Amino acid sequence: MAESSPRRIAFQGERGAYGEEALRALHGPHVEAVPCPTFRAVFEAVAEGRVDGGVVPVESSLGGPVAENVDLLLEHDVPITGEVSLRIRHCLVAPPGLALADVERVLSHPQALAQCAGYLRRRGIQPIPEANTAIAARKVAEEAPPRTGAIASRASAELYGLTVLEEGVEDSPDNYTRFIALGLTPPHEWKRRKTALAFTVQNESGALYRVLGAFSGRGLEVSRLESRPQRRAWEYVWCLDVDGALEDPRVREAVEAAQAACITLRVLGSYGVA
Ligand SMILES: O=C(O)C(=O)C[C@]1(C(=O)O)C=C[C@@H](O)C=C1
Repeated sequence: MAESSPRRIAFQGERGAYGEEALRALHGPHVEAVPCPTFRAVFEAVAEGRVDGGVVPVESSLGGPVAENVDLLLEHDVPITGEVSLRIRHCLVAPPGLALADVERVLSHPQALAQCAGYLRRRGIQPIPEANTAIAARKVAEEAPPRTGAIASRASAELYGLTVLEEGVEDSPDNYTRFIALGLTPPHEWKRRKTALAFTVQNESGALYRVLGAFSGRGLEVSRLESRPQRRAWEYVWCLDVDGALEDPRVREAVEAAQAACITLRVLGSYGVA
């Protein structure tokens, strides 16, 4: 029997990016990882069916929400189908020959720079934003700008022939990033399930309270509540994660009760957490 071609899963950046590691953690080794230049390109590739699925970061335990991806989720009609939390261990990397004491600036993704902000301040190293950690590593390797390193993964350093000057340069060992799967459901053994919602409420006293009450009144745990600006001033879209699958009657009833207290409510996904 002819072998079918592997499923194609998009991630932002280049080989060695944390997004690629998350993609492997969710989908395993037998899918084709498709690099995209931007997070928007990942969403568009999934929405237009050019790939089977995608993987993007949505929140860092140190740096906070990856707001761009929360907004892209609201903009596109692509379901969340899984989640994994990755321990992010950053390295200060540089072309061979550049000593740690001589590094004056580093390129990296803004989230990675935020996660290492204290370390960079202490060393007096200037952070320079780049589209992705792996792109930063490749640039430093190919262009060797003077006295410049990158904050990236050990995998990126190995791929692009860079020296790891210091490992574990994030400001806390409790540095995790939550990645979500879009489109194709990863074949994973899930630890638990959760449901992600986006909703809007009237600007009036008690509106948000009534939505939250639909969950707390049924003993359900809301693990995240975040607001994103709408295009009109001081009006928000609320993003809420609740523990439990939508097939669970308690969750379904809570979502229906919440809906009655909302102007709009959309289920972004009901999925497994690895
Ligand atoms: O730059 C990368 O390698 C990414 O995968 C992006 C990203 C992010 O956007 O949060 C992923 C994990 C880390 O938190 C740092 C950067």
